[in-house]
Amino acid sequence: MAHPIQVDSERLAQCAREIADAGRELGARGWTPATSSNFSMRYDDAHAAVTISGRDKGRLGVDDIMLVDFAGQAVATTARPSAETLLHVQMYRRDPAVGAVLHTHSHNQTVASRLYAAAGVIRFSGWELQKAITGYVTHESDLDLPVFPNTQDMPELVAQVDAWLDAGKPLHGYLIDGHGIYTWGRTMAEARRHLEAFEFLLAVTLDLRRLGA
Ligand SMILES: CSCCC(=O)C(=O)COP(=O)(O)O
Ligand SMILES: [Zn+2]
Repeated sequence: MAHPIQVDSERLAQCAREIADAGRELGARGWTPATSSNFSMRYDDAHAAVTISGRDKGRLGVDDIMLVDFAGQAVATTARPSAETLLHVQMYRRDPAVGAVLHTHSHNQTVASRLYAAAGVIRFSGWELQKAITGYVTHESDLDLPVFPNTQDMPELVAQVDAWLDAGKPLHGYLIDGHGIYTWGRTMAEARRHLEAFEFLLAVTLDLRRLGA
């Protein structure tokens, strides 16, 4: 059983405000259709603030965000966390530097996930915007975005992500076939930048495919 914690309501509210701000912006771009998407922030070294399942992610208030432990269990509330909470807490558990995780369902993300599902990965090469991903200092690099099969079995999805990371392959985000994207950062601002960069790279890749290039 998880240890009870004394919830710092100001800290939780601060996370919730950042999450709601991000949701408003991403929703306005049409990346969170029909209550899809979920967002989180690290609360401390064992807990995360995450969106409550089923809420409109473009119209979040602070009461739409709750606390979970790194096993994905609700803390100090009976609310139900995002159905995909395990994919968030996985990143916090694996990398203490991760401070925010974003998941969206944009049109481009979803189309690209289907188009590249069989290949299992999209390789971005030679795009200046690759430099928006932390650690990429030149466009003369390869940036891989894996595409994992979709499943409602979250531990199975977690295992797919673990297998990629355990193979020592760099990972800054991933697509899920027919579903959407996950990406993260040390801060919410960095996670948002990564998300925007991946969205842009997917858009230009799809445009080139449409043009037959
Ligand atoms: C209607 S979207 C289906 C679930 C999903 O993929 C998603 O991103 C939202 O799920 P949540 O439980 O976080 O609301
Ligand atoms: Zn989703």
